[in-house]
Amino acid sequence: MEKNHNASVLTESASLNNSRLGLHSALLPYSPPDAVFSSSLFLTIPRKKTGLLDDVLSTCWLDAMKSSSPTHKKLKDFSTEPTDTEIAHRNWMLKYPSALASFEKITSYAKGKRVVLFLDYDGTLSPIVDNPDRAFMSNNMRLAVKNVARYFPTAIISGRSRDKVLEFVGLTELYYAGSHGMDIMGPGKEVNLFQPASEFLPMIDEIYRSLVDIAKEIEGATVENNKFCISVHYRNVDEKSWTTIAESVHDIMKNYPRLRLTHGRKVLEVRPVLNWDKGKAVEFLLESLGLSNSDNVLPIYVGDDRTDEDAFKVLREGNRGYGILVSSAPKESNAFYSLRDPSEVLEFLRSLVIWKKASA
Ligand SMILES: O=P(O)(O)OC[C@H]1O[C@H](O[C@H]2O[C@H](CO)[C@@H](O)[C@H](O)[C@H]2O)[C@H](O)[C@@H](O)[C@@H]1O
Repeated sequence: MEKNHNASVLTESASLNNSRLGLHSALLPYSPPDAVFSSSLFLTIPRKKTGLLDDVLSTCWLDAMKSSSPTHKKLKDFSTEPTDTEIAHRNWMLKYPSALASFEKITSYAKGKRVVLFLDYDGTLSPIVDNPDRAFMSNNMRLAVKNVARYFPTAIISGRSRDKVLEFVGLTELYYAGSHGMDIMGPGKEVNLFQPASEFLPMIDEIYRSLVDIAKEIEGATVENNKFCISVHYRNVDEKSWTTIAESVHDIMKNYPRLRLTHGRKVLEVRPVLNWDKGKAVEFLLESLGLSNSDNVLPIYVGDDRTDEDAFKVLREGNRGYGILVSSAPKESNAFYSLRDPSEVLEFLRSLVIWKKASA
């Protein structure tokens, strides 16, 4: 891996924007080229791909597409003997206990601490639906998020574009980190707080057009422009055509060694090769809020997707807070707790508010 020292990758107006948001520059961990604070943890661009592994990669992609889109079989309820699936699920729940069942444990640890909430959007605040443009959150969920934000600093961290997720959530009092954390904005201000991938915009726009062209040829495939990353959706594509999608995307990606692919829920996500992800966004926001390196802070991150694992990992490895995985199916995670679905997320958020009011 080579370090990229090309400072133009940094947003040109980061320090101006930060000061507009009322954040003292000393609180910011990442710097524009002429700033005084360290940029050593910043961007890393790996060596150009050689192409030798391309065939292997293409097959791996298809495997990853299948494994990231499991079919969830219903549990049998007519047998007294637990099935293997049921046993596996119980064992999984022992490893990742319900955050609702463990609520007292969580809040007794949170007592006297400043809780900071990080919430993923799709699959966490809104249910997964076939049409990404219709992934609305319920009014009850919006109210719950509004209420938690009255008591705890709250950020939405999404793979969506920041504008899109703000449009869905509609609450200006939150922090928003769109494009998997590559587009961060503070509450109530129409300025960008931080955009570490701004130099990639022309490249992203270019590949977006190519991906739209290939999607036209595959029934059900759609492409979503998330500003600093692109989503290629295959939820509505016949499984027989998944190979075609994987190969076509792979062929295009060969021309863009500075872009990489990650896998979400029936979606391929094209993004810059940057050492930046949802975990880095969490660290950045905590630092910006002046809430880093304090024993009196308890960050809680709730998310359902592979990309949320980067944030779970940051919290687990730093022994800093709790990741809560939203899933009803067993899967390995860096989270500490689990919630089955957005309806349990709603209950958890409401419980936090009740607890906070009662302990005030
Ligand atoms: O980080 P997130 O907020 O979870 O965003 C990840 C992706 O979410 C969206 O796609 C997912 O939800 C869609 C609506 O329910 C669903 O149709 C799709 O299959 C899921 O992958 C969003 O559309 C993507 O752009 C995000 O990357």
